[in-house]
Amino acid sequence: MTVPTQTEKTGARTNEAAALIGDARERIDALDDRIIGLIQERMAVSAVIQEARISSGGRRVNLAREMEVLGHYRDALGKPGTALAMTMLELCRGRI
Ligand SMILES: C=C(O[C@@H]1C=C(C(=O)O)C=C[C@H]1O)C(=O)O
Repeated sequence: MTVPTQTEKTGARTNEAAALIGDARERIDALDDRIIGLIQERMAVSAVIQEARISSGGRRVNLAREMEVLGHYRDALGKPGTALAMTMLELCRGRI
């Protein structure tokens, strides 16, 4: 097997576009690493809240608060923001 060229890897038709895409993809990979780190940090903070509530005799899930979180994401990102927030909530408190 031959090594794919930059234009093949990026789908670009010129070397100039392939170089731009390659650089921008590196920035996206770095942003994704930061986003994943922030999600992991959010999961840890969310777990502290859930454990405190459960230890006090309460329930893991607080739907009123989840509605606030969903609204926050929807206001910032539109309808797909709601879907993103639902996935994030599932990561933070498991499936309900
Ligand atoms: C973290 C909390 O507990 C749960 C997890 C939430 C979250 O990760 O944002 C929101 C509501 C709760 O279902 C909370 O009540 O704030």
